[in-house]
Amino acid sequence: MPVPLVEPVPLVEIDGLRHAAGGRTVLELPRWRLEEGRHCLLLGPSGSGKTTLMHAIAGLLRPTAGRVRVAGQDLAALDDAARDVFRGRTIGIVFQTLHLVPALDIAGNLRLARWLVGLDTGEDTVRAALERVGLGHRLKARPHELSQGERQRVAVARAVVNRPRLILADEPTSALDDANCAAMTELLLEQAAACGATLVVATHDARLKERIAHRLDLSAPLEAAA
Ligand SMILES: Nc1ncnc2c1ncn2[C@@H]1O[C@H](COP(=O)(O)OP(=O)(O)OP(=O)(O)O)[C@@H](O)[C@H]1O
Repeated sequence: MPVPLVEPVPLVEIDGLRHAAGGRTVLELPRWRLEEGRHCLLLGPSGSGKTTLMHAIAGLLRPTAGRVRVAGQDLAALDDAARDVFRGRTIGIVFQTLHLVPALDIAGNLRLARWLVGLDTGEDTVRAALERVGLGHRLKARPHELSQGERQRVAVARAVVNRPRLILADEPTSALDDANCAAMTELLLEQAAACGATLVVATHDARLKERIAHRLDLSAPLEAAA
């Protein structure tokens, strides 16, 4: 008997997305699908809506219209608390401004990310995540005691410590020189591979195009979404 072909559910599904702010439309994306495992660059000039789209995918922003589904879950169907837990378990975020908690050491920053969504906060998981980004020897350091590059690595470790299916990184390399840009890109790809996550990187940094081929260009959303 033939086995029925079941289409896998895309990791991200967007339909009829529109967001207005300050009295005008700042993002419009009629349809977009991202398959699991297909790392993607989110391209477009400054102000084209990359951060807005990342926030909509993360459920940090409720779009004016349209539907966003991540791993089959319609984000609008969740209340705020459930959406926070869903995000914390499914999506790892590396923000443009890293948002590390200054009062906590870096191990504490990672433990907090796990505690917030009810995962165990044992030393082993946190230590392993920091070891994978080369910071296993700095567990007790506070963010301000680290270099900017080290803080970025902590932010990447925190984004993956809950083993998300999706990693969103907002302009992770734009302030970096070529060597550090290459190192950061490799780190994101390595960490995504280590937890089996799909990576979406918002950037106008052309250097990333060498490493991540698939792209959504918000300066031409209709073509990209076709
Ligand atoms: N709360 C808001 N009120 C008014 N306008 C907003 C608001 N949030 C975003 N915008 C506008 O929406 C547009 C898209 O912003 P967004 O930050 O998503 O762009 P971006 O592509 O990420 O830009 P950049 O590459 O400079 O970070 C911009 O023109 C911005 O000014």
